[in-house]
Amino acid sequence: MSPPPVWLMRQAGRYLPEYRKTRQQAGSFLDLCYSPELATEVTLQPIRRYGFDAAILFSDILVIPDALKRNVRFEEGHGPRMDPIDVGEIHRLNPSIVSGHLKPVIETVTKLRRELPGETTLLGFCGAPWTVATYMIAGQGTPDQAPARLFAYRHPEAFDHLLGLLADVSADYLVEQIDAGADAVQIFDSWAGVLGEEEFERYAIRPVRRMIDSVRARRPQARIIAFAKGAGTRLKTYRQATDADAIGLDWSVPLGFAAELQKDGPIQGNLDPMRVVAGGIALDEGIDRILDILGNGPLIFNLGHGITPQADPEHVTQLLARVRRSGEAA
Ligand SMILES: Cc1c2[nH]c(c1CCC(=O)O)Cc1[nH]c(c(CCC(=O)O)c1C)Cc1[nH]c(c(CCC(=O)O)c1C)Cc1[nH]c(c(C)c1CCC(=O)O)C2
Repeated sequence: MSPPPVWLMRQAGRYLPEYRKTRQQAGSFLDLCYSPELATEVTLQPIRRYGFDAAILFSDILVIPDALKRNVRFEEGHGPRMDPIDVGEIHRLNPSIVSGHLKPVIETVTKLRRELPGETTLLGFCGAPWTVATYMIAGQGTPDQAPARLFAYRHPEAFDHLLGLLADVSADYLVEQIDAGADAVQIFDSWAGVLGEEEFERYAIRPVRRMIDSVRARRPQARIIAFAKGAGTRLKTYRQATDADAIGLDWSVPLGFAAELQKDGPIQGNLDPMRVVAGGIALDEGIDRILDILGNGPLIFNLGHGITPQADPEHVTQLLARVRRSGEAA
């Protein structure tokens, strides 16, 4: 058995001293996202340090609302902020300006493909319409996305219009990333788990399916990972309903159930990021359980969500050594 490919969500980020240094040079977080030189540099940092099997484009899911002129900013200690959108503004959004605004990000993808080792997979990404919309409605992160859930009940037509528009501009954006050299793309639906049964179908599945159909119609070779955080048992139908090639699993997904999902195709995940903060036995045991139960099927080893700023970079070294040793042990 050879070890599974491994990368970590948010592998370029504040837990790395070299990231913090570049981040300081950049000015604002969005300046970093829109600087092809610096965004390439921070994407490469974890590849140089650890030799992950995949590099993920350094950017953010909120560059789409930024391109739609929602005045996105990242305030120190507060997370993202933008102007909360209302019904009238939703109908006045202009999707035709998005692609031009995101040219620097596409340039980063082009640079990365040139600079990365040939054997390193380059991943592009974007947010899923539902997750991006939750920030656009609330104007900030919230614990359970109540503002967007409420808005969707009060203004279902405007909300469908918003999700459809986001699906279309995001699909175009993924096609551009693929054309610039991304080998695969991931769609992040970090807030899928807060949706009720009907809403999951309407707001998580339907727009992502629309995106995937649109990408595949133009780029049939596209490989697409869909990560619906918190979707739980609904992941069983999610892969089929969205037509994603691989599905990402958060750390709450039981491994027995993950093994079931793996019978239908590749899965990605799902170590609790807090095990990386803890290190030691907690880290080793978490890795071993995943590899024992899922290591013989199609698996992309990853965390169940992004690595956090308090993780010790040495613990990531430990993680990689352990995952890669799994090939020798069996
Ligand atoms: C919801 C979401 C966002 N961004 C993203 C999501 C979906 C995945 C998830 O749920 O984590 C996705 C994202 N954000 C970032 C990446 C880069 C690629 C990677 O390494 O995975 C990716 C794939 C960089 C980032 N995006 C952000 C940072 C930290 C900002 C900084 O360096 O100052 C990084 C490295 C900022 C960001 N961006 C966002 C939030 C809520 C925050 C603030 C929280 C935080 O500070 O961690 C929105």
